Amino acid sequence: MNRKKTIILLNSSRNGKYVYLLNGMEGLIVKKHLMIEFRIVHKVKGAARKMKVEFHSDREFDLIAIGRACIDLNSVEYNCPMEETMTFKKYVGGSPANIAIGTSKLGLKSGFIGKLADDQHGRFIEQYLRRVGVDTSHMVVDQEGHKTGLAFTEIKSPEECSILMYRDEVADLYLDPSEVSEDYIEKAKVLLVSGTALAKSPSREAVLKSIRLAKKNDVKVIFELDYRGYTWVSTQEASVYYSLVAEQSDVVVGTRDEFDILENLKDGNNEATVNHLFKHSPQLIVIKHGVEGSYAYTKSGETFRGHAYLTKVLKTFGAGDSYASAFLYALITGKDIETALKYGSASAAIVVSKHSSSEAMPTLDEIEQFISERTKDIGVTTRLM
Ligand SMILES: Nc1ncnc2c1ncn2[C@@H]1O[C@H](COP(=O)(O)OP(=O)(O)O)[C@@H](O)[C@H]1O
Ligand SMILES: O=C(O)C[C@@H](O)[C@H](O)C(=O)COP(=O)(O)O
Repeated sequence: MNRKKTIILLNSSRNGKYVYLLNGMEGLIVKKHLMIEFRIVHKVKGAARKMKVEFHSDREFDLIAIGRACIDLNSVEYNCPMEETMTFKKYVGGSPANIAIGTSKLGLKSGFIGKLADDQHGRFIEQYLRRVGVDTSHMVVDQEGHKTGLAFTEIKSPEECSILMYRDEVADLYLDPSEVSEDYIEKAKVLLVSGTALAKSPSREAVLKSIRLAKKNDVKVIFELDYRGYTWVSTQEASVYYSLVAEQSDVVVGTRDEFDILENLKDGNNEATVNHLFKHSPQLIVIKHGVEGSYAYTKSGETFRGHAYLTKVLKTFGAGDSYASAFLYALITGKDIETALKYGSASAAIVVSKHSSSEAMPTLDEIEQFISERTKDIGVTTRLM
C-alpha cells in the first residue's frame, strides 16, 4: 500500500525544534525505536475552508481610523542606549496613524479622525498624512494649547528596543465627542479604533460615540488593543474599557499581553480569551505572539496560524502597526484569512528591518515580492514513509 504523505517544514520552531505541517496539524518529528513519529502540537482547524469577513462594497472610505497621530523620534545610532544617543530622526507616528498610512500606501482609501496640536508638529503630521493619501478632512486642530505626543525610540540591540513617550496633556486625548461626525463615519467600510484613545476623557467618549455610529451605520468596528501602560491610571481601568469595546467590536487584534490587560489577568490562554469574546460581537480575533507569529480565530470555530518570517531585524517596534495594515488590507480587499496572516507577517518583517514605522510601510508589490521569495525558502517538503 502506498502510504506516502507530504509534510511541510514551517518557518518556525518550538523550543528549538522544527515544526512541520501535516493534514492541517502542526507537529514535531520524533524518532522512536527506528520509527519516525509525527507528534501533534497544534490542530489548525478548517484550514481549507478559507473564511472571509464581509464588508460593505459601496462606501467611499475603506477604513477610517480614530485616535492619535503623533511623532516618532527614532534613534539614528543603532545598538546604543538612549542616554548616549545624540541623534533622532523625525517621522509621523502613533499606532492608528501608522495604520492609516500603511493601508493608504497599500492602495486603500483611508481617513482619520483625531485632534492635532496647533503647532509645527501638528502641521507636519497633517501635511504628511495628506501627502501619503490619508483623508485629513476630519482632523481637528486643538485650540487650548495642548501638545503633540512624542515617542523617542531606543535601539539597544535588534532584540532590545524601547520607547520613551512624552504624552502629558497631549492634543489627541482632547478629541471631543462633538468633533466626531456621523456623516463621515457612515462613509466607511471599517472604523479602526485604537485602545490608547480610550485612556482618558473626552477622547474616550469620542471613541465610544464613533463606535455607536459605526454600528448604527453598518460599519465594521476593528479594535486594535494598542495598550500603552503610561497613558492609563490603572490596569483595572484599562480592562474595563477594553472589555467594553472588544465586546462590541467585529474584529479584535492585539498581542497576548494586551489580551491579558483586557482580561485583567496574567498568562492567559488564547482558547479562554476567544471563548469568552465569541459570546459577544466579535467574528474574528487575532492574537499576536511576537516573533512566534500569530493566531486568527473565527467565531465559526476555525483557527489559523500566521508564521513570522525570518528577517534581518534592525528594531522591533513598528511590527504591530505594519502587521495590522497589511492584514486589514487583505481582509478588506476580500482575501481569505490565511492570506491576510501572510500579508501581515510579511509587512511586519519588512518594517522591522527598516528604520521607521510609518515611512517604512511597504507597498503591495513589496509584500507580494517578499512572500513569493520566502515561499521558496520555507516550502521545503519532505516525505514520510
Ligand atoms: N523579530 C521579528 N521578525 C520578524 N517578524 C516579526 C518580528 N517580531 C514580530 N514580527 C511579526 O510582527 C507581528 C506582530 O508582532 P508583535 O510583536 O506580536 O506585535 P506588536 O508589535 O504589536 O507588539 C508578529 O505576528 C510577527 O509576524
Ligand atoms: O504608537 C505610538 O505612539 C508609537 C509608534 O508610532 C511607534 O512607531 C511604535 O511603537 C510602533 O510599534 P508597534 O506597536 O510595534 O507597531
